[in-house]
Amino acid sequence: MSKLITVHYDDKPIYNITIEKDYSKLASVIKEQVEAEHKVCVVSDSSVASHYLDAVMDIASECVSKVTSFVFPAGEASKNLNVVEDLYEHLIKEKFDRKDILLALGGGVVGDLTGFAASTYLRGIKVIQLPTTLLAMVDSSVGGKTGVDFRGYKNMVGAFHQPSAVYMNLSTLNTLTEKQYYSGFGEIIKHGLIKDMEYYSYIEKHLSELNSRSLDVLEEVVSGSCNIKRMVVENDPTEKGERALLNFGHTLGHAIEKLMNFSLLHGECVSLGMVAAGYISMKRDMITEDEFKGMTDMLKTLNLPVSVSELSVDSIIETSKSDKKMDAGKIKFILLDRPGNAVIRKDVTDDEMREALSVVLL
Ligand SMILES: NC(=O)c1ccc[n+]([C@@H]2O[C@H](COP(=O)([O-])OP(=O)(O)OC[C@H]3O[C@@H](n4cnc5c(N)ncnc54)[C@H](O)[C@@H]3O)[C@@H](O)[C@H]2O)c1
Ligand SMILES: O=C(O)C(=O)C[C@@H](O)[C@H](O)[C@H](O)COP(=O)(O)O
Ligand SMILES: [Zn+2]
Repeated sequence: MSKLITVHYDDKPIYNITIEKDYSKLASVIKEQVEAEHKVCVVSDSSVASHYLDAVMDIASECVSKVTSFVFPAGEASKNLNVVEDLYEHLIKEKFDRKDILLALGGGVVGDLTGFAASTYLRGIKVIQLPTTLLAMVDSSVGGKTGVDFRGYKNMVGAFHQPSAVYMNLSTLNTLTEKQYYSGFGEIIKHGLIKDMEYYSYIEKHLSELNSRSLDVLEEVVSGSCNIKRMVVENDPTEKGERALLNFGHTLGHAIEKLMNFSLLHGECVSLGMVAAGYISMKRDMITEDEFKGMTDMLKTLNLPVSVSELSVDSIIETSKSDKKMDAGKIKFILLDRPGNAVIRKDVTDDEMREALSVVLL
């Protein structure tokens, strides 16, 4: 069994998300996007390439005249303009033109960086996202936010550039480490808390299958998250309003990610940021103490951190003010006005952040 989700903008279908348990339909997805006389560059990182690059290059070779690859060192430290420049150089040397296409094979780092390169190379070429982490399947491969970090500042340079297609092979999740796998649940729990408690309950009821990485249950979870994200980005593709709700947990989470020099994974930092934002929501009587405890317990059950040492409250607050979530000098915060519904608030004070962070910092 497989699933197909179509993302629309202005009621027009823009791209399909194909969820499969292997790469058997990948060739037909590639052929829909590129003509046989054109070229494909598979962009990947060193870890993902060791598992899946050969298979994907073989499939791409069935579709087009020439397939090249560009592989960079795995990890968030590579998500920067230097690596993008190296990729441009590769594409120029290989004479990539506007009708040639990039395949982003990897997690969110590969997806964000390749998407950004695709949005700028020759003023824009096509990219197909082939996410291989749970986090990338449920979140980063969908919605067209692309970009890189700049001098340590998260996602500071980027563009909205929609993928031409997204293809997920769920079996690739089997080679993730435990830490990488559970990091994806940071974004999954976020989707439930901001939009859909039925989805959240489904996760709660299927914990044992999720711990054993049942592909049938993962198919439900991945398609559930993709549908939640699809609805949000269809309403607000370029984050003029509602899309900011997807930033629940990210206001302080991104600051923690930067201050920890990316030693914590993105989903882990989102978990910490959600605890802080949940705490502020509870203190404002928007959610109850039990609801706050329930969400914190759920994050712990999914092996996500709910506290962190080594950081100071002041540095996190200061860093979060140099992030992109500022609006005319006011920090944009996402709170819960009940589990399953999030709201944007610009009146969260430093004292509220301070108190919330004292719960998160050891
Ligand atoms: N664009 C968006 O909407 C969006 C949404 C969420 C997160 N993000 C970004 O995504 C990034 C985080 O993504 P991530 O968690 O996927 O990190 P990642 O891309 O760094 O992948 C995590 C690690 O897993 C390895 N890996 C990936 N797939 C594997 C597989 N199948 N088997 C074995 N190892 C594998 C990678 O090599 C890497 O070491 C952050 O930069 C974050 O800012 C973007
Ligand atoms: O797609 C979105 O919109 C999101 O905010 C999804 C987030 O999970 C993701 O981490 C995103 O990259 C954050 O974007 P940013 O603009 O806050 O850096
Ligand atoms: Zn995120």
